[in-house]
Amino acid sequence: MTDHSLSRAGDKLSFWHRLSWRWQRFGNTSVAASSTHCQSQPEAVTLRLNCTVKRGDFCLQLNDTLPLQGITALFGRSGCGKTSLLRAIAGLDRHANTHIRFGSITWQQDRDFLPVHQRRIGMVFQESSLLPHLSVQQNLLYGYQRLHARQPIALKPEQVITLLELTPLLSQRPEQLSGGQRQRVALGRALLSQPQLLLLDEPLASLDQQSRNDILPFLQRIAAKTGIPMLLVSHQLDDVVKLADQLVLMQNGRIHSQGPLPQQLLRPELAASGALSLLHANHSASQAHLLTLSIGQQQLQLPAPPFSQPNYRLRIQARDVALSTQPIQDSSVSNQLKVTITGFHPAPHPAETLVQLDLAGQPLQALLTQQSVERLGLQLGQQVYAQIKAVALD
Ligand SMILES: Nc1ncnc2c1ncn2[C@@H]1O[C@H](COP(=O)(O)OP(=O)(O)OP(=O)(O)O)[C@@H](O)[C@H]1O
Repeated sequence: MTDHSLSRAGDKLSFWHRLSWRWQRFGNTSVAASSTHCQSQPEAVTLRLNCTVKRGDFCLQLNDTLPLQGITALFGRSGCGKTSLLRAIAGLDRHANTHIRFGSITWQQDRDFLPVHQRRIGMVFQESSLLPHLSVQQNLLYGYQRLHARQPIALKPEQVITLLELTPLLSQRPEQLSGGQRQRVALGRALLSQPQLLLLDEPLASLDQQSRNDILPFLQRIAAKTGIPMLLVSHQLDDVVKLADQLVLMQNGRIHSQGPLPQQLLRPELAASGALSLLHANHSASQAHLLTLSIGQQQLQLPAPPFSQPNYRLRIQARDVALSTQPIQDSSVSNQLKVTITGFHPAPHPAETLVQLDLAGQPLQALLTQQSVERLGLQLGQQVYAQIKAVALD
């Protein structure tokens, strides 16, 4: 065995060791509510991309390193190159001048090209490509039974079927399933290929809102229970905010910026999609149908959801945040938190301003009219009170 193949083998073994450990730790039971953050995320796997890909007038030009951990959303305008990037990563298209490395494994170095079936990638696309003449069970097992005998198996069929709640569907054929059910089976089939990376190209795009909402928790479960990093292309900022840990923003064939989702949401380029913030809060108490959450030393109260969980993601539209220089006593808005102004940015409408705030180390933004900013005399570094009118809980 060469040094190179030894390092590949070592890399694979450590990956599967981590994955098996997660299964032992979480057990084989179904997760009821989505506690959206893993208590202990495995280390990020580094995806190194260096390529120049021309497609007609379009050019995908990358010289970037993506640390993949949990769910990484790839977001950008139509035609900016998201699918081209996923195809290059997967090895579906073969281009010269391309260098792609996943962890310590080189997938492509110019002409040295590891084909798609050897990259240990699971893929799910907008339209599930289930085999129509096979049952759900046969579809799930199709690739699994063809796995190489020496390939380590971390995800067994019964675990995947439990995780994705596929038992009632096993004997059905794809045409008997709803769009959301088909995508769940496609996810199951992708997981059973024992991937080290999941590439999801708009897997929710063909679904209606209800089906989208039904499938989101399954994506969260996959991230929480398997630890397999996911690269998810989505057009819907709302879906991204519900799911992702990291956000990669693409523009004109390049990676414009990347980083943790809460910080990326402050990017002015995203304001046109509806400025919003993501806060992480911990469960503090539940009483009289009210849930009390803590963010740092401060608390906020919300109508209690059916299931409580240790931590929550809160989605807050910037236009649902008002600011005052003094605490307001007589108001129906009960959630009033002390924040510090960290920035002012132009909003899509010229009469409005996005005010960026720090709330116990987490970013929050408020959309105010420029007139209100001037009337209140708001300044950088000033401590003010944020009245939060509406919160969506995940
Ligand atoms: N086979 C092809 N031949 C020539 N040009 C192509 C080909 N495929 C894609 N393109 C062009 O490459 C550019 C990027 O396409 P790509 O599908 O990667 O973008 P995208 O960001 O995924 O778009 P969308 O969000 O609409 O799916 C587009 O301008 C597209 O017209």
